[in-house]
Amino acid sequence: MQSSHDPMKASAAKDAAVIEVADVVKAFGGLRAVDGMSLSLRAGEMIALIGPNGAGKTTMFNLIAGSLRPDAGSIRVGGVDVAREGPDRRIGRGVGRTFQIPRPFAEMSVLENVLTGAQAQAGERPWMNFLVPGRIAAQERAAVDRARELLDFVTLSRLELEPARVLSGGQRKLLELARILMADPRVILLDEPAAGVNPVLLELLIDRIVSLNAAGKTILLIEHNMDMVARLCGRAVVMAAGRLLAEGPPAQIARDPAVISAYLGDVA
Ligand SMILES: Nc1ncnc2c1ncn2[C@@H]1O[C@H](COP(=O)(O)OP(=O)(O)OP(=O)(O)O)[C@@H](O)[C@H]1O
Repeated sequence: MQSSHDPMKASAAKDAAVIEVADVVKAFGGLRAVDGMSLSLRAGEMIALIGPNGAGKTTMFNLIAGSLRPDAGSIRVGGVDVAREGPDRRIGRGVGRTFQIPRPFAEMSVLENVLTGAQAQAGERPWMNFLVPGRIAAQERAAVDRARELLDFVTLSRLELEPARVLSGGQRKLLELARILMADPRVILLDEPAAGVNPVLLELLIDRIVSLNAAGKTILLIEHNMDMVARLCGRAVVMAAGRLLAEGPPAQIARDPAVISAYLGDVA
């Protein structure tokens, strides 16, 4: 990024655990989608959460991002137990997440979609607008400047006034990345970033993910594409049937007989 104001500034110290999930359980009726799972993410790490279909990966994301509450276990962000807090509080604590299938506001412009990622500001409180309109105008200008910077980062600047419905699947993933960066998260959860993205945009997306990580963002990604996992991540955590099955460098994980048989079970 060329700008002097770097929107991906690093904040956390290396080696401190930013996310610590311990013995978490989440059941849907009789099904334990997550069944005593633990996961720890150190500041600046980029790791993959992998496993066969139905292993519980997305449920883990929903638990870490706050859209689901665990039935048991703890979820710590920066050392604070946040298990009872909802998604808005989680964003405030620096956790941003993308979805497997991004759903931008189709009729809003690309720029407006990015602006929806800004944390609640004074302008959303009408009485503040009445008392300090000058300050709000300045905040809004700063937010638009930042949204434009982020659109530049994801190479969507030329489309900023277009409605989001014109974007391809890959461009929607880039837009979503820009939107979550508006809240300056220190941890980014990426749900299948490669899925449905054409090869050219995929290289761009990978490049942006690498540069976010190099700038200090801690990244956890769910990904079925093992080449991408091997390229991006030093460590992969494998889930099967709601539990931790294995963990280690991707190349080692790919040879692990227990992992292979979990995936074969998925295919059978
Ligand atoms: N809201 C829900 N209500 C009922 N069952 C659910 C719900 N969400 C997930 N499940 C079930 O929980 C299990 C784990 O689902 P989850 O989506 O977390 O797996 P996953 O590892 O992300 O799978 P995939 O790779 O296919 O996305 C599955 O059996 C799924 O059907």
